[in-house]
Amino acid sequence: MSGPLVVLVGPMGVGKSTVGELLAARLGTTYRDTDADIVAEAGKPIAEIFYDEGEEHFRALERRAVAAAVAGHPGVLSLGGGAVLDGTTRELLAGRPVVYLSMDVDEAVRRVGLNTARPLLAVNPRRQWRELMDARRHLYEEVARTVVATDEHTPEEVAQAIIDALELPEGAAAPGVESTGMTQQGPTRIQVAGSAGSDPYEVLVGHRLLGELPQLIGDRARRVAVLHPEALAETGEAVRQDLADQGYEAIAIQLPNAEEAKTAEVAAYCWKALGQTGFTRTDVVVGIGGGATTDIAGFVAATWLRGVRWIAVPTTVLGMVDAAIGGKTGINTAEGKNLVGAFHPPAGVLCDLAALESLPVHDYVSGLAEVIKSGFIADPVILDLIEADPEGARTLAGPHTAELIERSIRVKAEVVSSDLKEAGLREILNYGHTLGHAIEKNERYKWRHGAAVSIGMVFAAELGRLAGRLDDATADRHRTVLESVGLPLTYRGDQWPRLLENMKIDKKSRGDLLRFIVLDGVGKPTVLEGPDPAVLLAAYGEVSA
Ligand SMILES: NC(=O)c1ccc[n+]([C@@H]2O[C@H](COP(=O)([O-])OP(=O)(O)OC[C@H]3O[C@@H](n4cnc5c(N)ncnc54)[C@H](O)[C@@H]3O)[C@@H](O)[C@H]2O)c1
Ligand SMILES: O=C(O)C(=O)C[C@@H](O)[C@H](O)[C@H](O)COP(=O)(O)O
Repeated sequence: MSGPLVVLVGPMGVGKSTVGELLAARLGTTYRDTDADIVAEAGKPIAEIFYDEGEEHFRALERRAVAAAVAGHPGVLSLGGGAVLDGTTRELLAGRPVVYLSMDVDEAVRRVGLNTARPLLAVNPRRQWRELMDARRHLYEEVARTVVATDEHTPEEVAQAIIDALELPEGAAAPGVESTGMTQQGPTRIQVAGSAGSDPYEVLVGHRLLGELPQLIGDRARRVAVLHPEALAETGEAVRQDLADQGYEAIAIQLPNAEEAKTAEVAAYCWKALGQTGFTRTDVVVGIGGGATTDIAGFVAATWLRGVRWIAVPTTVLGMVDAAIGGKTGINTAEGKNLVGAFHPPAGVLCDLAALESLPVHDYVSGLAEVIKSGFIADPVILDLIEADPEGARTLAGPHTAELIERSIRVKAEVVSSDLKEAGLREILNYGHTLGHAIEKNERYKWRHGAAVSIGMVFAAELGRLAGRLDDATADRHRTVLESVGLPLTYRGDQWPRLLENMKIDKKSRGDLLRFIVLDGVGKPTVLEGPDPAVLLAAYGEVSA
């Protein structure tokens, strides 16, 4: 029977995609996820399909996606957590090499918790997990050829257990596919669903991805503007030349490094360059650089002719895991950070890991603040991986680098897929940013964003603790994990009045009400509104030097 080499089933959060991608790489084949197929077809995230059309409709879409994938996909396939509930779907799996990835309830609560981006676990996660597993365990076992427990095992160990259990030959081409004599390991593709009227797009993570640019730019564009910072002058020019060789009228616009690029003056300079090049609505902006560059590049694209397409090519850790995704574009003003901007998602994001080779360690580590943020708000495995090897986390050569970056991207992609315009859920991405942005303004935007956010997260943890929401161990864990990678934990004690003033203009504020993202536990972000000034001061006391 031709079809997938392996089909992974199991509950949400068990690690099907991480293990599936690893396994595909080990077997020299490709990975596919039916949830991603459904999101691509429906043009919206699964949570929205559940909400808008109900579970029955979702299961029908899922049946179709599973039928297509088991017939046509020769590599590693993973199915959504509830796929086995459907009798027809179970029949489609008969005789297939199905592996049930299991985990116990405590592990499930630890890994997934109260993640609001998951549609089925909105309240009382422990009880819901137990009920969910009681209803599904026998169905997973019914379809599975083998069960592999994931508790306390790394994704590498789980992948090895599957290879052993199914006696899979490593590097083998999948059955039913003609071997080309080459194994191809393509980039990881993470989908961001269209929301609030925007188009869906993909975040690609891998190597040598610049070759994807012309396809993303498309043939309707005649002109392309490549915006890059001074530090990447050579790269910017090389990309411009490459696009010119492909027939585009390509210009490079060099921007100042870092926050100096995020000003109205630099935006005006870019608008002038676009105007002088005759840039029309079908033309495309490419932003190559860190978060500061992609923020201004996206903003220029959002504002030129009221919006042209743009592509983000992030070259810093922070840009890859956060800034380039989700369409928040903007500039700073003297009054505050990112106060002028627009929601304008890119047409695609290319995260070429090789770009990180030239990134100074200081900037690399700054990006880890947003990685750690993703760990605290949604994916505790990120924290586990960093704690297991903090030195490794600080370098591109670290054993978990790609996984840390991909996991963080998935957190961001999942959140912005359901709430592009920050109507609610997206606010969780602002964890640590209320004080962080106030510090950046206080430092006249000379500090790296990640350093300020690091202190902001320690402050938010203290606020959570003092408000009686966060347990001591999790609050303390902020300090240990941030410090272990070299991020700062304290700021000048005498600056509180100025910081408090700066925080009032934060975008989460409503009227005179200050609002903060705090945690009820790892993976359980929530909003704290109008905390008592004495509590704020006391929390600041815990981070002041
Ligand atoms: N839009 C969003 O959703 C979002 C999310 C998070 C952060 N941000 C913004 O991102 C910015 C911070 O981004 P950042 O940390 O990437 O900093 P950055 O863009 O300022 O880059 C840091 C420095 O590294 C240089 N650089 C970039 N790539 C390089 C490379 N590969 N090799 C050598 N040097 C390189 C830059 O020129 C700059 O000097 C802030 O302005 C922050 O507000 C935006
Ligand atoms: O994408 C989001 O939403 C975020 O809040 C991500 C933050 O990490 C990022 O720094 C963002 O630029 C902050 O947005 P702002 O609306 O507070 O300016």
